[in-house]
Amino acid sequence: MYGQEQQRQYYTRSKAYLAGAATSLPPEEQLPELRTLLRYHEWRYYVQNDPVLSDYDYDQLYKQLEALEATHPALITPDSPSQRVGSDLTGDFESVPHLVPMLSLGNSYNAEDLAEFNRQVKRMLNMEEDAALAYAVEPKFDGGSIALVYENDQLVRAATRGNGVLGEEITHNARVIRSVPLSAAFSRYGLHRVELRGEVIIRKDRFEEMNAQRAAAGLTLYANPRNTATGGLRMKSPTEVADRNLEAFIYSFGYGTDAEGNDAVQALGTHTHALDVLTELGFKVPATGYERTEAADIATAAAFCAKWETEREAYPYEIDGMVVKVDDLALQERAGYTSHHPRWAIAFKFAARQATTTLLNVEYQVGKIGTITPVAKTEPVALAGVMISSVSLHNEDFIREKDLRLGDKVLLERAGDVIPYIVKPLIDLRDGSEQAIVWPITCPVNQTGEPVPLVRQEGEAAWRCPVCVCGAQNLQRITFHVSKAAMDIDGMGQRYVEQFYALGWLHTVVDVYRLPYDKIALLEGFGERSAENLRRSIDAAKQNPLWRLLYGLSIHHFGKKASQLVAQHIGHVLDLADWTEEQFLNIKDIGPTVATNVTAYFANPLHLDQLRELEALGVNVRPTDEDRPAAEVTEGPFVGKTILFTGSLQQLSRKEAQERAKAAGARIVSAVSGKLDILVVGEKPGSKLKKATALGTVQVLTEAEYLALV
Ligand SMILES: NC(=O)c1ccc[n+]([C@@H]2O[C@H](COP(=O)([O-])OP(=O)(O)OC[C@H]3O[C@@H](n4cnc5c(N)ncnc54)[C@H](O)[C@@H]3O)[C@@H](O)[C@H]2O)c1
Ligand SMILES: [Zn+2]
Repeated sequence: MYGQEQQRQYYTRSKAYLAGAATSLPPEEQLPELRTLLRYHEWRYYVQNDPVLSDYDYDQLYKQLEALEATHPALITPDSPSQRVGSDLTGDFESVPHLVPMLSLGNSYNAEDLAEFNRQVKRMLNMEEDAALAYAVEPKFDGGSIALVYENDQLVRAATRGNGVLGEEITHNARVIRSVPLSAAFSRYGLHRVELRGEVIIRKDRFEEMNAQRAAAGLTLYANPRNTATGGLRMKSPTEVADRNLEAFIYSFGYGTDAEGNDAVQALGTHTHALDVLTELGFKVPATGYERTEAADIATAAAFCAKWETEREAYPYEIDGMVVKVDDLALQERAGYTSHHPRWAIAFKFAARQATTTLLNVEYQVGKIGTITPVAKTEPVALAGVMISSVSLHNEDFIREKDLRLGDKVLLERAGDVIPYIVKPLIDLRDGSEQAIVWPITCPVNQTGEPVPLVRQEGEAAWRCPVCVCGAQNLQRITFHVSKAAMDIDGMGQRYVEQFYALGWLHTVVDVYRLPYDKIALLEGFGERSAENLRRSIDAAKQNPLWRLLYGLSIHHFGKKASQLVAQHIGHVLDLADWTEEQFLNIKDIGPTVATNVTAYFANPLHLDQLRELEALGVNVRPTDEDRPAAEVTEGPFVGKTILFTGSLQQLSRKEAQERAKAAGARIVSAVSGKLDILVVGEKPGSKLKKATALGTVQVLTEAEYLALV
């Protein structure tokens, strides 16, 4: 019905009107355009069930039309959206005339709007401004409207709202909705023929269950409860309708006559009483004292609306507002109707939870542990009471699954306390100028030094920057600092670091050495014993060789090898504060990147303070024996020989054995090859022994023979 280019144009023009950018046009031009736009949005909403504007935006556009028509009544046309209700006729069902037209509702958004409505109603009824006027207030159910006709106590017909005058006949489908009684004792109240108005909806939890089942069965998911209900009413077969667990809330009589054809509804007195009667007759009606109330005045009605706005999320059904109705049926009749809505009722709309806007750009943030989070920058838009221009996109998969592109028109949602998120791109509004979002392969934040490739662990959704030196990287740094590779603090893994960090005990690496062990002992899963063990591990780490501390500072590109080399050349870690890049470069195997990064690190007074604190806490800041290069051994049994250990040694640890071999002049190698001179074999030697024997050039020693030699 509408082409893609046209849809995009209508969307753009609608946003222009909403931004007030079209008001300079003469009314003769604005009016037809506004009508065209509103009709397009009604089609998206009622027929496609996939609106491209939020309800709030649609209502604002509608109000512009109304206001313009009010000042230029001569320009009103009978087919204007202000003169009739939006049509959801699809042509799939036979259409039938309603006994009384089914209309829309006027809108209000706050107590002030309601007060204005109250004044208007009283003016219309020729009442004093301070005269008493009671209202009935009930939820505005967000589903599909239905009209049920009963004759002689039997359900004879059900229809959708259609275009308000004609509805679609869906009796078979309505009959399988359990809360629609097939018969009801209207005759007890002198009612011979009635038309009831209601809303067909689906419980939110049932909706979630159905979608969970569909997901498990590999079926496409239903978009939302409203569409599931309206679509459910229009199924071809009643058994499919039954599967959807639909319910019908009845909210009023539309019509009711006695056997002679005289009105028999007015006699019920008030709307409240009419609903009590319907409850009595077995209909599902908003419960008095819970979902509905009688309000003595408009302020009380407004307070009830406000209360429900805060309780909306917890309510089992989707409601998009409340409806405030003059309670007295005779006064309703006197107030009457426009061609679009009753004058005696108004919808109090809750803040819209959805909005549409344009996705302009994607920026990337680095989180606490180096996690890269893509953030959509959008054209600013009001959503649930706040202006939104940034929306988290969570991770790469989210972008891929939704097929989001730069320049897309997107649907945003913000429900309850949930942070705003992008529901989907509006694909029908694309014009081909949209650009793919290119996921970064290197750290997008850290722009100093060489690009850092991002990493993604198996089973994880997030990409991380492993060595990011920018932003809030402390947690990631601390984790690395305590890791086996750096300070090697036994028993203190990432989990504890994250836990202590969350508790506020860790801010920088310095805090690792002043943890509150008394409090740790009280943590769940700890106890005195493990707290004490942790303290011991940390105390032991204080004696580490200097290279581990240097490496544990997470200086970009300053790796293990370079840390070891630098540690050999200083007497105290703070000596480096005076080092020039040139001095670093004088060390063989240290390159310019490391020279630049380490100099920059030590030029930062904050870092120097941290190192002083570490020293004060007892962390070793001077080179140890392990840091010093082993003086070249020129004497000993193994001078000039290479050696390798295999199997488990009984008398010595592997490390000790290696130390002794070095002291005896040997060089340790890691594999059996033609270059290997000696293989020392412990218990259960594996393939290395076989390989060495096969080579025939390797001298094989038992542990005892080896010990005898050294
Ligand atoms: N987003 C869009 O592009 C777009 C387009 C068209 C319409 N809309 C939305 O639809 C509204 C107009 O639709 P509408 O004509 O259906 O009007 P409406 O939804 O504002 O109000 C009328 C309807 O409310 C329902 N309702 C639920 N509970 C009720 C109760 N307790 N008492 C009385 N009625 C109750 C009835 O089905 C009735 O038909 C707009 O204000 C807008 O929110 C949005
Ligand atoms: Zn980075």
